Amino acid sequence: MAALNNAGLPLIRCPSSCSESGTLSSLSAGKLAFVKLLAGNAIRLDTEGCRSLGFYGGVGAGSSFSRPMKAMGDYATISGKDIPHMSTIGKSTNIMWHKCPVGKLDRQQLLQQKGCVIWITGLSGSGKSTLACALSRALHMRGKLSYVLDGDNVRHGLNSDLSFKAEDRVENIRRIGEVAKLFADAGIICIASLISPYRKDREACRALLPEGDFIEVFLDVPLQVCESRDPKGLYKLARAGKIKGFTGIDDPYESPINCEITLQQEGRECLSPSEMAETVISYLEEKGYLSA
Ligand SMILES: Nc1ncnc2c1ncn2[C@@H]1O[C@H](COP(=O)(O)OS(=O)(=O)O)[C@@H](OP(=O)(O)O)[C@H]1O
Ligand SMILES: Nc1ncnc2c1ncn2[C@@H]1O[C@H](COP(=O)(O)OP(=O)(O)O)[C@@H](O)[C@H]1O
Repeated sequence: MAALNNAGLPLIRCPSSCSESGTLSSLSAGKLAFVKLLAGNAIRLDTEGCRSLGFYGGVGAGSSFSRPMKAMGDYATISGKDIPHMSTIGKSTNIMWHKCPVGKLDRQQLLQQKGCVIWITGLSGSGKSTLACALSRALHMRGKLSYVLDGDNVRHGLNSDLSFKAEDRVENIRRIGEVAKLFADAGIICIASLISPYRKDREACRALLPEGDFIEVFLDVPLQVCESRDPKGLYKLARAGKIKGFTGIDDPYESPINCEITLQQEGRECLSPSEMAETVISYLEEKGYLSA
């Protein structure tokens, strides 16, 4: 069961059959087990093969009631002691991930749902905020916890330092993507509703989440319909040259190519916000996000 890893430390490996046999596999889903590991030296847990047991490698994904989990990285030896390596992420030097003993799976069990991100993208006036609210309400009625991150709203606080020039939009989307990831990790159905005009940035947010947990919803409403709605009068100002770099007028919007859900404006007909919300809820139900 134990081998040496490349740092010369004993590596505890789950047997490939661990999800099928042994005492741990007899636990039913959602139950917790405490594992006592006896080792003279520091150990490194290689839990990749044991996901069905609730052991997850990487950042905060599953239940982690095995204490040494925060030491997932390689080790350095200083003064004869093995200590976990510090990381450098961007400009943050000497940082180390601290893992909490209550994990995503535990929270999902509590909430009876799966955390995910529903990313609503589209032009200003396409109905993003309306759909986000309708969806949040419909989920709430079903006893499911969601939280809306609306671009406009987040710009009132966290992102109030950002303008609408291209690099600031990139940063706006990146931050909302990171916050949405935290909400999903909390087990919450996070509804992010922002123009997010650039495909590359949406894809970067998708890449932050496990496969399937980023659900992109495209409100495919033609510019002329959005412009005719113009609830805030912004298109009028943009056409008059009083707002520069307005999406769809003199700043680009890149439509998704392979998104999970497209909600189209067909001719003059448009689904009502609650019908749109039901379409998204059907998707969530089908993919198992509305149960733990
Ligand atoms: N130049 C420009 N272009 C587009 N939109 C503008 C602009 N200036 C202000 N607004 C208002 O800001 C809202 C969009 O904010 P977002 O954070 O969603 O935009 S982005 O994702 O960073 O592109 C957007 O809200 P919605 O209409 O709800 O989309 C506008 O009301
Ligand atoms: N499904 C819909 N059908 C008809 N009108 C809609 C629909 N969704 C939103 N609207 C209207 O369109 C306008 C813009 O909606 P909003 O949600 O503010 O869009 P966005 O957040 O994309 O800017 C509002 O006046 C809203 O009432």
